[in-house]
Amino acid sequence: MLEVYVPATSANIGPGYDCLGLCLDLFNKFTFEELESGLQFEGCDEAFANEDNLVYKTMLFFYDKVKPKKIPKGIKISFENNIPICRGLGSSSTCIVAGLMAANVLSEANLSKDEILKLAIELEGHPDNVAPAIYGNMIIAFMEDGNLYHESIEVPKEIRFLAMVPDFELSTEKARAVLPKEIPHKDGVFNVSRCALLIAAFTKNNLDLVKVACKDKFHQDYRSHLINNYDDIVAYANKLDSLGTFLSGAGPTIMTLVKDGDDEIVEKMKSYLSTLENNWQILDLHCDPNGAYYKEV
Ligand SMILES: Nc1ncnc2c1ncn2[C@@H]1O[C@H](COP(=O)(O)OP(=O)(O)O)[C@@H](O)[C@H]1O
Ligand SMILES: N[C@@H](CCOP(=O)(O)O)C(=O)O
Repeated sequence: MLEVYVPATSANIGPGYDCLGLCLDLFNKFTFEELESGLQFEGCDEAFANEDNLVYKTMLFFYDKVKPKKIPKGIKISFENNIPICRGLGSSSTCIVAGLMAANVLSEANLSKDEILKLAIELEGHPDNVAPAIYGNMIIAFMEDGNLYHESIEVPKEIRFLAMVPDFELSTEKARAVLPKEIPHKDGVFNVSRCALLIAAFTKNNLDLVKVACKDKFHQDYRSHLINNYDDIVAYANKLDSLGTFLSGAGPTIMTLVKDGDDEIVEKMKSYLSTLENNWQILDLHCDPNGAYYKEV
C-alpha cells in the first residue's frame, strides 16, 4: 500500500496572481492499494466516487502521457479529507499531486519532482498551488516555452496563517470567470511592485511591509462580490493590526497573518466572525517547508 500526504496551499498571496503560493501544515491523506481489477473508493464523497474522480483521472493522465511499462490493473483509493473543498485552499491540487505521485511510484516511472510539477501545471492550469504543494515553503513558479522556472522563498517561522473559512463553496472555475481578460498597465505596475515587496519582506523578515505588499488589482476586487462580508472581514483584520490579509487562492477563504503569540488578535477575530452569517471558522496554520511526501506501508 502507498500513502500519499499532500498539503493545503494558499495561492496568489495577494499580488502574485497565478505565480505565487505557499504551502500550509494541513494535509489530505490518500491511500492507494493495487487490486487485481476494478476501481474502488473509500472515505470519498459519493459525488466524487466514480471514474471522474480527480485523483483517478490524474493517474490515467499520467499513464497516458508517460506510458510506463508497469500499470496497476485495478486500484482502491482511500481518502482522509482534512482540507475543505472549493474554499481556496488547494483541495483540487492535493488530488492532482496525489494522483501523479502515486502513479509515478506504482508504475516505477521514476519521474523527478520537476517533471511531476510540469504535469500538475498542465492539469491544474496554473502553478501557484501545485508548486508549493510539491515543494513546500512559499514558491514563485511559472512556465515559459515549455520550460519550468521556480524558486522557493522561506517564510519566517513565527508567522501564523489564519485561514478564515465560510460554510459556502466557491469553485475556482466560477471565481476565474469573473476576471477581466485585460488589465490596465497601471494595475500591472501596482501588482509587480507589491509582489516584489512581498517577497523582499518575507526574505528579510521585515514584516511591517507585509500589509501593503498584500494589496492587489488583478483578482481580489473582482472576486470580492462573490464572498459575503469580504470587505468587512478584510477591514476588521486590518483594524486589528494583523500583519496582512488576502484572498486565499480563488476564495472564499480569507487569509490573515499574525505572529505566534498574537492570541488576542485571534480571539477578537473569532468573536467578530461569530457575529456574521456563514459560520466562518478559523484554521490556525503555519507554513510547511517540505510539501507532499509518500510512505510505502
Ligand atoms: N477530496 C476530494 N475528493 C474528490 N475530489 C476533490 C477533492 N477535493 C477537490 N476535489 C475536486 O476538486 C474540485 C474543487 O476544485 P476547486 O474549485 O479548484 O477548489 P479548491 O480551491 O478547493 O481547489 C471539486 O469539485 C472536485 O472535483
Ligand atoms: N491562481 C489561481 C489559484 C486558485 O487556487 P485554488 O486553491 O482556489 O484552486 C486563481 O486565483 O484562480
